[in-house]
Amino acid sequence: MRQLNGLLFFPVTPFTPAGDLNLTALAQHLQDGLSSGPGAVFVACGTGEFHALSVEEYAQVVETAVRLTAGQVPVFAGAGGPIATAQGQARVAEQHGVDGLLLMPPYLVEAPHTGLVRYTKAVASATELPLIVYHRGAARFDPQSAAEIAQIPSVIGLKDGLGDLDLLTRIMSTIRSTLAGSGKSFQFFNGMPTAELTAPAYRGIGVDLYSSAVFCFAPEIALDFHRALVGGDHSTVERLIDDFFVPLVTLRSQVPGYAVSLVKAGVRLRGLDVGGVRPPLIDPTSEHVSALRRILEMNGAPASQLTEFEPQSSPSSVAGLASIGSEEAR
Ligand SMILES: O=C([O-])C(=O)C[C@H](O)[C@@H](O)C(=O)[O-]
Repeated sequence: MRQLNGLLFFPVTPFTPAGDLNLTALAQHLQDGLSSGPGAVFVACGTGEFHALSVEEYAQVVETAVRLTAGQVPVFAGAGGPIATAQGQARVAEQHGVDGLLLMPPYLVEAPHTGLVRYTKAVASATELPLIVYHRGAARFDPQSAAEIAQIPSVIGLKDGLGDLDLLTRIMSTIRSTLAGSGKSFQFFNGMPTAELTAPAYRGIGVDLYSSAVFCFAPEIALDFHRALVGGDHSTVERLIDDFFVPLVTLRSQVPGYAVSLVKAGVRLRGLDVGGVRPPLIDPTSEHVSALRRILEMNGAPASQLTEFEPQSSPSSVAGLASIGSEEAR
C-alpha cells in the first residue's frame, strides 16, 4: 500500500443517550472530518473506544467508516485483545475493505519481548492486511524485538505511545539497519495522547506522522498546527502550543481517561451529539467541559456552534478537581 501522510484522523465512536451505538452520528462525524482533508482514518482505535465495542458494533463501525470514506483516504481499524478476538476482528475488517490494522497492546498481562513478537505474528497470520503495531502500555518492545516485528512482511509501521525518545531512536536505528537493502519501507508514528504537544520533539528525531484526536473537534486548529509544523512556522507552532495544547493537556491530565472523554465532549461542544463515553471511562464534569469551552473560544473556535452539555457523571473522585477553570485553562 502507499505510504501514509498528512494528519491522521482518529474518530470517536458515538453512542445514543441509552448507550447504544449511534451510526448516524458516526456517519456525520466521519463526513465532517473527511471534509477537512485528513491523511487517513483510523476507526475503532483508542479515541474510538475500541476497548468498549462488542464484536457486532466493531463490524458496524468499520463498515460505516469504509463506506463513508469511499476510498478518499486509507482506512485503518483497531484490532487486539485475545488472539482469537484480534484475528476475528482482522478478518471482519478485511471483509469490509479496510486498508490496514492498528494492532492494539494486549490488556492486563505483561509479556516478554518474545511473547509480544509471537502475538504480533499470530494476528498477522490471520490476515493479508498491512499492520501498524502500537508501542504502548503492555506492548513495550526493545530494539531487537521491534526489528523482528518489522521483518514480518505485513507489518508496515510502529506507532509510539510511550514517549521515550531515547528508546524510540534506538528502535528506529535498529529497524533501519535491519531492513537496509530489503526494499521494504517502514513508517513511524507519534501516537502519544494529544500528539501535537510532542510533535515537534518527534519531528526532531525524524518522526513526522502523528495521530490527532484534536482533529475530531477542532480540525481548524489541528490543521493550522500541522501546516505550521510542516512549514517551519515556529511562532505559530509555539503560539498554538502555549494557547491551546498546553491548556488542553493540563485539563486532560486532571482525570485518567480524559484523553478520550474530553475529545468526545469537544465534538459535542462543536455541535454534534456523539453521546458520552462508556465505563470504565467517565465523562468530564460540567466544570471541566466549561474549561474546555473556554480553551476553544480563546482559540477562535466559533462560539455560535457551541452547545450545552449535560455530563452523565460527576463522581466524587473528580469533584475536588473541578476548580480547573479560567486560570489553568489559560
Ligand atoms: O488510538 C488512538 O486513538 C490514538 O492513539 C490516537 C490519538 O489520536 C492520540 O494520538 C491523540 O490523543 O492525539
